[in-house]
Amino acid sequence: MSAPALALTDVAFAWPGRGGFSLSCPSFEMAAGESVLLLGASGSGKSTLLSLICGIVAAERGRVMVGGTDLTRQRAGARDRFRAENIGVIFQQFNLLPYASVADNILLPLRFAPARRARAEDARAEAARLCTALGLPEGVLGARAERLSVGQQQRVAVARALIGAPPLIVADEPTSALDAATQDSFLGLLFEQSGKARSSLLMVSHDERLAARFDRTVRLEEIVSVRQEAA
Ligand SMILES: Nc1ncnc2c1ncn2[C@@H]1O[C@H](COP(=O)(O)OP(=O)(O)OP(=O)(O)O)[C@@H](O)[C@H]1O
Repeated sequence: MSAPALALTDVAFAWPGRGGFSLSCPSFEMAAGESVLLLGASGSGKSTLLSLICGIVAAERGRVMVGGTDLTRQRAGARDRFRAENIGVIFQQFNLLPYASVADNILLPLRFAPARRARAEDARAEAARLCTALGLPEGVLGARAERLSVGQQQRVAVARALIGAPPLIVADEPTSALDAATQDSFLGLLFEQSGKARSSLLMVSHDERLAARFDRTVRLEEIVSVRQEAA
């Protein structure tokens, strides 16, 4: 049996500073290949939890296992390398490099991830395949990211997350700026491509209407307790 895609046990984290927000998560698990929608209101701690899962911040206690690896035992540099190899991240604001080409943006994670790069084989051809599959226009690879529409930039962010088939895709509200019809086609493409890569998919959102597409829906308050100190 393969290791769970993700397993959190007794995790605790607090943002530093007065008026800090803290969060604890006794247990949360995702099976390999599973798709999970994590629902929570604005400010409830969804992005904080994703930052812990991606190793962008470190838990103060507990275990964050991604595949068979415990991120809490690693220093920041090792967590960054692990993320580049194993997790495709779609950020709320896409985080594309505006002056870089679409190709450079998509290929960026492979620079720090030799195993993922090897999986992508001919990386530029794979980037082109993903762009076509995600409905981006021909020739888009050479365009500067800042020249694209918001919807196109979002698709580039998805291609960057999917390239080299990382075992886990994590998406932070990627559909919040889209109308219902565009949301639906975007999600269809994301599921099709992450399914092809056999990646597990964890998406956070405040939008319950997305639930039907996922294997499972979890409400943040079912798995996490939060505390916001008075400022
Ligand atoms: N870098 C940071 N430093 C200090 N506090 C932070 C930081 N990022 C988030 N927080 C605090 O953590 C709390 C939860 O924020 P978080 O972004 O995790 O919620 P969210 O559910 O993702 O919200 P949204 O849906 O609006 O993006 C907030 O009180 C926020 O101020």
